[in-house]
Amino acid sequence: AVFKPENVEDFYEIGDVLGSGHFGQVRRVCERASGTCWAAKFLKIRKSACSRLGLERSGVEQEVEILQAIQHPNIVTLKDVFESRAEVVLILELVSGGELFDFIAEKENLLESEAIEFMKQILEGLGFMHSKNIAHFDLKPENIMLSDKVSPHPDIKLIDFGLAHRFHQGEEYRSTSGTPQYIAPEVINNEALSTAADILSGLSPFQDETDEETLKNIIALNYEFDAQSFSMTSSMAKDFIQKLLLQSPRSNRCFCLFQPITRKQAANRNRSSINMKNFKKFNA
Ligand SMILES: Cc1ccnnc1
Repeated sequence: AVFKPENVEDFYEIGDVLGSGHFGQVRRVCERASGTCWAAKFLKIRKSACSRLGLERSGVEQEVEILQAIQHPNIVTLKDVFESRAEVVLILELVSGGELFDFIAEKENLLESEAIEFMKQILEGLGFMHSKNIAHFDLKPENIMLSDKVSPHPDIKLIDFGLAHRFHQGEEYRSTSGTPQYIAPEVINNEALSTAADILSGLSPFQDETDEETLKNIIALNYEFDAQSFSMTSSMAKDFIQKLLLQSPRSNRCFCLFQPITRKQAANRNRSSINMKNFKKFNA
């Protein structure tokens, strides 16, 4: 794929850093011609195959293809792509409502009707992606953002398709990347994957002291709902969660836990994706 060779700064005024992660940096940018603001994701590309720094260009091309394939109100849209010497810049829809997780942590309490509305939008975005045989593979609270901070009912926006994968007919795919407490059992066991691996938990009931313990909990499906935190949750909601959190990838599952959390928990949660290659093989 050929991206625009022009210098992104000729068309956009570069603003503040909005976020950064395994990929590089996301900055607010404003289009010079229209004044409209966007989010520019700066991706460092590997200079040579053997260098460890930066991303494979093929991986970036895949992220671009996937984003171009899924246009949906609950998925961040891609507007443009620039390329300079060793950098590819994705011009993305500006999602300025912050992370869903922080929105929930800051509220005294979240009505079940609000949680249901958020869940509905997450499922609509996820369902649309899966209907195109695309899996996100790094679904976690940080990648579920809100459209804006002003409207009383902001929209959900799924972001960061850097680990996403499009399944082709009959193809088997394995990956060993993800974020510990949100990884599906089949990813930990390095089994063939599917879109069912896009499981989701707000505050993981698998969270443990170390990544290794957390991963073991997931395989063993070892979790419990804290009685005190769930005292106000309807039996319908708990039943819904129980049904979704099934070990078998054959069952379509998307597990979202709007468990009350403290600001401290929200601030200290582990946010980074890891590569499972660094962990010894787990036996169930
Ligand atoms: C962090 C981010 C990513 C995409 N769009 N807006 C903000």
